[in-house]
Amino acid sequence: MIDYYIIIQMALNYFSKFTFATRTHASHNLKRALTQQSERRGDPTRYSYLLDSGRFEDLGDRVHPDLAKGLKVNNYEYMTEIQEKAIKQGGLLEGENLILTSETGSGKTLAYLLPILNQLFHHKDKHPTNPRFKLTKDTEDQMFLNAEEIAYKAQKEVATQKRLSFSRGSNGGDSQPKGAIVLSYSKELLSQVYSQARMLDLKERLLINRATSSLQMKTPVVEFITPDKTKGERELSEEEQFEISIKNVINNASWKLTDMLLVTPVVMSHILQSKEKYDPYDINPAVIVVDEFDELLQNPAYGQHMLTILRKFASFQTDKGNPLAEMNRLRQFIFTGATIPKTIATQAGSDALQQMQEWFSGSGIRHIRSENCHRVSAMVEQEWIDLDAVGAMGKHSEESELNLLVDLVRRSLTVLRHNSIMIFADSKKSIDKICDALLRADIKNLPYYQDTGLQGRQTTLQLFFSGELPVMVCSNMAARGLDTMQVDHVIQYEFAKNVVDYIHRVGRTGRMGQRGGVVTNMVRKGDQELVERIRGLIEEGQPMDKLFSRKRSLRKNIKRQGSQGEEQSEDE
Ligand SMILES: Nc1ncnc2c1ncn2[C@@H]1O[C@H](COP(=O)(O)OP(=O)(O)OP(=O)(O)O)[C@@H](O)[C@H]1O
Repeated sequence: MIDYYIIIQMALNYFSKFTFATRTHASHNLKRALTQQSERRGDPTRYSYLLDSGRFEDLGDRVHPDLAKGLKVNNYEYMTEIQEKAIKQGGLLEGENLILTSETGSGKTLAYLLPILNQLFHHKDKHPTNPRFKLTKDTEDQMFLNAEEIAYKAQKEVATQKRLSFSRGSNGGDSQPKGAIVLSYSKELLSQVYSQARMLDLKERLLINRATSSLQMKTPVVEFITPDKTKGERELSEEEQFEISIKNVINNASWKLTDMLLVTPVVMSHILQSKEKYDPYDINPAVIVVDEFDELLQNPAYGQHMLTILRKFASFQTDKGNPLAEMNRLRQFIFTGATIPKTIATQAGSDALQQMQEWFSGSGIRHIRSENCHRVSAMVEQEWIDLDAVGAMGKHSEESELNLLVDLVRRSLTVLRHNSIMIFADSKKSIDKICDALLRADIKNLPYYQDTGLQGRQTTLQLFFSGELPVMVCSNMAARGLDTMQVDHVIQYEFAKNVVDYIHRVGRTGRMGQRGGVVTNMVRKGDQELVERIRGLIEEGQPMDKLFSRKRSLRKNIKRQGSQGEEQSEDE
């Protein structure tokens, strides 16, 4: 007779293969946790994605010396496959437009940071940042979005006090594009990009702004550094400081003081719309990255905003009266993702995608993909628990499922390497129930979902990354992009609704091809069809994109395929 203990025994058989290691308590600090990751990077055998690949140092002077040093200091020695292909075949460092598709945890972030930092370091050699200006922590985070509001206030103040005259609209015109905009959909993901860029910018020469929320700014836009008297710089009067500060704001100092803008599509389109009344050249990036590109272009929540952005920066048609058309040709566009429908180059599925293909058909965009793209890592062990097999014996209930989960987690915490577990469920209700059940069993955990708010999610992440928090119970919000290098066990308490979510969830463990990751899939009746398809493809070693669906409703897709008697790709 099948009962829970047999299932747990099955799980234990898996787990017993893994070596027991002492739990490492890292620091509370996210930056330190990231630094530790970078220290471990030194050993390429740890990361199977680095085997047989070329070295960054062999790229010679194609990489700016400061970037080469940053890579070395952070132990980025070998390139991953997607990095190497993008550089050697795709012209990544020569400004080519690229779509980069590769499996989760394969270094797409570093791939797009390379041309950005390369370009910026060269630019800084010629145009060093004015040392008078230093961004404060607060302004680094929020300056961009609030610049409009501050400019408005400043204008009013100036108008009443008549302290200085100014002309609105001209920023002095940087005629050549410079700097970069990186678009991604959450502050957490943009913060990761920020940390990685900061770690590579050893001399701290870059001004990196994150514009993701409409929080009020608490500190001045520009902080004045005490003048260097040895260089003959004199102290500025308060009046002069005020004047320069306001001029900077009004003359779009926000972009002038930005080398890299990390921004969500919603905020970016807001910035563009509010800046329409200004000089169109005021935001003029040389590189534009669209991270998690399939999600940003297909999800209706972002699609319209992406259209606004693409219309401005990616339209090459002068006949439509676009003053930026010529300039747009000079920009480099990089679209990245782990799950990009394979027919993307030929069929458009959303307005934003369609528009993008139309524009790029003239200027050209290359699609570079890795061999294992759209597959889950072969280094990750997967187990499948059929809950209905248990249900058939009359013991299937929510309580018993939660008990099973708690037993799995308890066992996992005693045998796995880092004691770091992500549990996925679909609804807030399920997540709350899981958290309670784990707490009753004295297992420390926190939820990660919309309702905890940004602050709550960031605290949870920090504790989780540092090793303080062994279990994070997550919605799909945590499925994409989070660089959870330390996670050794992913449990799908509720199975993914489609193959795209499945790939991203599984990709939170075994990143960079690390060995020792485990995924436990708890499967209910309604999941069986999808699970069978996925398992079939894994066994055959096939990529999973044939199961991608535009609406992401795989079950419908399978039904349709069944009725047509053959497999068909439904992707865009
Ligand atoms: N060449 C490299 N050598 C060593 N480590 C690397 C290299 N490139 C990237 N990494 C590290 O690998 C990890 C995963 O990279 P990243 O988060 O960019 O993956 P990704 O491909 O964007 O994954 P996802 O699709 O899940 O977002 C990061 O911790 C990153 O610092």
